Amino acid sequence: MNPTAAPLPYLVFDFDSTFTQVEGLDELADIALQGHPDQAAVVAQIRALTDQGMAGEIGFQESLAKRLALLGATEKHLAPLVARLRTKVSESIRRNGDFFRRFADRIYVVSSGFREFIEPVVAEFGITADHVLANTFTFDAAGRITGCDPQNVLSRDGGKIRQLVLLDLDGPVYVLGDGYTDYQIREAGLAHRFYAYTENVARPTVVARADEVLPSFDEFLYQLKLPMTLSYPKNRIKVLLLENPDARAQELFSAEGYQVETVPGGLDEEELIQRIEGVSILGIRSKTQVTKRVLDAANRLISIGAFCIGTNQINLDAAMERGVAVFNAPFSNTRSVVELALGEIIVLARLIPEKNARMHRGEWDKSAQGSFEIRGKTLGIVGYGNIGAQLSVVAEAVGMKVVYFDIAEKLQLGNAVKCRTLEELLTQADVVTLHIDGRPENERFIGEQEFALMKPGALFLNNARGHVVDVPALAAALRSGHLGGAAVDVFPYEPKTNHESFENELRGLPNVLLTPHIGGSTAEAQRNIAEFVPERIIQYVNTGNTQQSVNFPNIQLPVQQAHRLIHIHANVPGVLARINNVLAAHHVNILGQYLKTNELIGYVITDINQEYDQEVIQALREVEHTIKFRVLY
Ligand SMILES: NC(=O)C1=CN([C@@H]2O[C@H](COP(=O)(O)OP(=O)(O)OC[C@H]3O[C@@H](n4cnc5c(N)ncnc54)[C@H](O)[C@@H]3O)[C@@H](O)[C@H]2O)C=CC1
Ligand SMILES: O=C(O)CCC(=O)C(=O)O
Repeated sequence: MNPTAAPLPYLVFDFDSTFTQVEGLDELADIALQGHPDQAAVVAQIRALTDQGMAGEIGFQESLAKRLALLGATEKHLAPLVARLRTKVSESIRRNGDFFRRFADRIYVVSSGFREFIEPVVAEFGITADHVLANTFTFDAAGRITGCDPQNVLSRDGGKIRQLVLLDLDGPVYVLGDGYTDYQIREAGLAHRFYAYTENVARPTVVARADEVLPSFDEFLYQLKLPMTLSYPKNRIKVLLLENPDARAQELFSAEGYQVETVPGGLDEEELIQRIEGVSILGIRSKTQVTKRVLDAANRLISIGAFCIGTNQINLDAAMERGVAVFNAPFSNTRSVVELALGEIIVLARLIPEKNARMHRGEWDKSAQGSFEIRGKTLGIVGYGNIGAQLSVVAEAVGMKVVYFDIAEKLQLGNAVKCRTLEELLTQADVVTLHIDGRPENERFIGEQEFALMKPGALFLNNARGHVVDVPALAAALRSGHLGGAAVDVFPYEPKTNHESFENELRGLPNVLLTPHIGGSTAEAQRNIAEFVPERIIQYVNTGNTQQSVNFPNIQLPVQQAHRLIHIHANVPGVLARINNVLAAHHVNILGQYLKTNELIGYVITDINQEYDQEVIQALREVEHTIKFRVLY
């Protein structure tokens, strides 16, 4: 803060569930009642009383007296309690510890909790005993906690109000707390603003009365333009998750402090355009199309997570040109697709789709006609990438011969034999399975001609992408009996939600196994994806690391005790020089600099070791060809 500016208002902090994530008395009960047969029940009773008191449902004094009676704590429980509370300081307060130490003379902790545990915890933040106003315990001769000092104004109803009157602070007072009694200070006219502090608990009755709601202390510092550790409060980062990724994704983003909104199904272009404004991170699966128009409407987007392998649904170049880094999960569901494909081959070879349907209609048809073992048969894998190659190994393990075709040179696994042309593969395989990616050039990659080349009675699988197959041609090849069966998991058009019906000409055809794009839909795969993608994105947001981004130059950055400036620009000559000229003109010393480019963009990370002022930041934003610029810390 500028020393000549007006002094900081007095900040009055609550302690329990504000300064720390927990309630001190609840924790004390947990410690004191360890080994007690009714520990869980008594702790639950104490927590319920705390909540009732905090929400203003029962008087504070009543709540306190009842809790102390249940507690059974002694003096010796206080040291472990302090040790525990030191580990439970609210994340954003811990993060901004320097702020507290710097402005300790303007900060008071006013709490209905107890000095015995508050004082040592806040002392680490530079807050001295005379700025802690709290209750004190009373003890009996054996050291048992018997109650609290009745002379202390904070032990009574309306105690915080009386305490503020006694404090008689000269200047504006801002109160930050999670409880009703904190709000009452403002109601009584003893504070100019009340901030409901919701980082740990949000009480509707308190939030409803607040001047502002603070999901973190960063938000308070940001609003008041005070010095802060982060450049931007994490609670302002909005995440929009579509298409039901595993709940773990939401959990990880929320734990990081982001605001997360979920939409169960996919959204079409118009709907997404309506929703994308203000969103910093978009999470999708295979259905949602992220087009240029969507990206144009995305005024705050910094990253897209594809909670799947395929990224053909995202206009990757348009995202790159707008400085939006895209991440996917390239291996998390590979095995699930492989297992499905193997199962499908066996199921089709035994005519199970038909036999199963007939059994459900009450028809018993025990016959070996048209059924065969897969052992010794030739599997033709088109697209020998991660899935194709793994399927190759598994198929050989069950006795199949494997041939494959890929446009790229690939490591041949096991005894698999490479085909020089697609034709070579199609004419010799008993089963053809597609594992190519969904790039636009692969549109209708397999059609009438390719089906005609396949052996009579051959089986066909598509677990890759719907648009790579000419579906009417596939239906015709099945109807004519040229193909013996097909398993299809992906379709050119797929319903947006589970409430939309599935329309496709493959419906009702014999020996055709249709699945609703569930190749990667296993508990294991979804959980892996829901960890992999958020981890990449969070790392990108926090450090600028772009490793494994599918559209950004990949840079793995060293951990550096520095301020980090992240600059994304169009890849034209001279931008790096301009950035460095700005830094030199402002006498900013560079600790480290990392640059990587691709055909469209340049990505420069500059670590500097000193406080920067807003002029430098503005000048860097104005460097010609800048796409996005952000400061990390
Ligand atoms: N059904 C489902 O739920 C799932 C579907 N997928 C789809 O499977 C595809 C394959 O996944 P991965 O093996 O992980 O991808 P990958 O990128 O590792 O492999 C794709 C391979 O196909 C090759 N390829 C591309 N076009 C080709 C062409 N025209 N002819 C021959 N080879 C061609 C590439 O060179 C590459 O080796 C994904 O792109 C995705 O679309 C992936 C996971 C789940
Ligand atoms: O599970 C999904 O939504 C999509 C799976 C898929 O097709 C992929 O991973 O590419």
